[in-house]
Amino acid sequence: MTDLKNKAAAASAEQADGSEPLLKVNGLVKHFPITKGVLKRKVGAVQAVDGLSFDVRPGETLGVVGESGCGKSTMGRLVTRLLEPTGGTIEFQGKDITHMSAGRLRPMRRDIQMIFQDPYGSLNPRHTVGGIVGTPFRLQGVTPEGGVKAEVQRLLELVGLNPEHYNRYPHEFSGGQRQRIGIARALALKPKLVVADEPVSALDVSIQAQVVNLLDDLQDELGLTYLIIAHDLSVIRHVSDRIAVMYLGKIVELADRGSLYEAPMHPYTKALMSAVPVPDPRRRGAKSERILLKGDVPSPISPPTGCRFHTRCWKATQICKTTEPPLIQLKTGHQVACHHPENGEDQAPGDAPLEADVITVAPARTPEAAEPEAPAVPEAPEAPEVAEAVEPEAAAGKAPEAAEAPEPAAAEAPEAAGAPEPEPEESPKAAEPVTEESPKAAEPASEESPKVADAGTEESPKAAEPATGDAEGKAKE
Ligand SMILES: Nc1ncnc2c1ncn2[C@@H]1O[C@H](COP(=O)(O)OP(=O)(O)OP(=O)(O)O)[C@@H](O)[C@H]1O
Repeated sequence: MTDLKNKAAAASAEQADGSEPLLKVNGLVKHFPITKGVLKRKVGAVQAVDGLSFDVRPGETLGVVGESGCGKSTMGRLVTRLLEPTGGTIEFQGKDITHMSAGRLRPMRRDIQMIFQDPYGSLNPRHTVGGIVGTPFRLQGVTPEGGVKAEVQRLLELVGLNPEHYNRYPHEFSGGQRQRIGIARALALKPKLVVADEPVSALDVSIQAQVVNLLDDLQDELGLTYLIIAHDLSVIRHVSDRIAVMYLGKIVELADRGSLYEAPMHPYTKALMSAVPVPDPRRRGAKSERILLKGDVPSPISPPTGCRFHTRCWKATQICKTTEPPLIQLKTGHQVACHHPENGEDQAPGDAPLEADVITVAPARTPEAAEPEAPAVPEAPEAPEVAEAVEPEAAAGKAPEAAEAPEPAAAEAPEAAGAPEPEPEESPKAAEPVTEESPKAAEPASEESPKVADAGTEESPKAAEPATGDAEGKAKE
């Protein structure tokens, strides 16, 4: 174990490539308390995020991928300080912002902006586009050169919207156009870091490609740094320079895009990737095997001991049950938290295997069988049995701890307005298990042509978040 810790220290020293990270997260923790009774006695906690450490370097895109409920959104809200961390530190441009007060955070809000998943709910329906995109200027007391109106129109043009539509309302736009409005608003104050939480998953596939390409272009043009959260490996692959894979509140693998896709080291990443549908029918036969993990994602209220993935891992041995593997660098630019990594040196050779019946590895299926049934990428491992896994509905199964329970609408309001405040208190949404699946997001009519080949390979829109437009309005009232 000491040996592993030394390796971890060496890895982080090695990673110092000279450039100061824009964002530095160390041991970040967020536990949502579960309370009971009128006295709100604490009876447990949802360990949504449990010890994340990563850097985001200037100008890069760090993609964060993982299945529903693994803590991606919570992580995004923590780094933008919409949520108060339970532990760990967040540094932005070398400044510790972990517990900074709202007043001191205000100037920093200009530099860190967020784009939300739901282009319907994140815009106030009672405000015109001009009012929405111009809000950050008013909140920060900034008057751009040439005035707010001219700047808003320039921003609308920048994101590919007609500046003449300044006085229109959100309902007059399609889903893709609304997401562009959200992007224009996020860019208004020329932020340094943009955190995009599932920026395209509520959109029609062809429009996903357009928005992804827009984000790409804006990054080149404005030198932005992105932290992009998504559950779709195809989208993540297209946009990211480096990728962090999350499982049950932890990063299990963090690597350069090429390294991760060519030789994934964590068994969980391997399983996720094996479920990516292959778009080219001629290449489908080459796919060697599809790994279907048995069982559901365990509850973040009482996660498994040791490696959190051991209950579903086909390589698990005794040490996996007792000892948590640290995230260490096993290859250049490739960190993994696993005792028995794929494509790398075994960290605990000779350890006795676990007897549990934990995994089904399905042999390669015929292209005909695989094609129509390929589920949305990260959900595939949740499929409990082989037979069920081929049903898209089964693939969309959620963790029992209410991962889909709606978040408090107010959570969206502050940053929609450009100057978010941390959430005062979180309601324990995971206390009640939810058994039924949430409805899929409505898909807007597609009017744009795709540019991203990969992004169009599967469609996995998530349930739309609760409408926040009202909340935004209320917050302002
Ligand atoms: N305000 C809250 N109160 C209690 N539990 C919460 C709260 N917000 C999130 N959780 C729980 O924390 C866990 C992680 O949720 P989070 O939304 O971060 O996951 P995610 O990976 O972003 O999932 P999704 O892609 O479905 O949004 C889930 O179990 C969720 O139920």
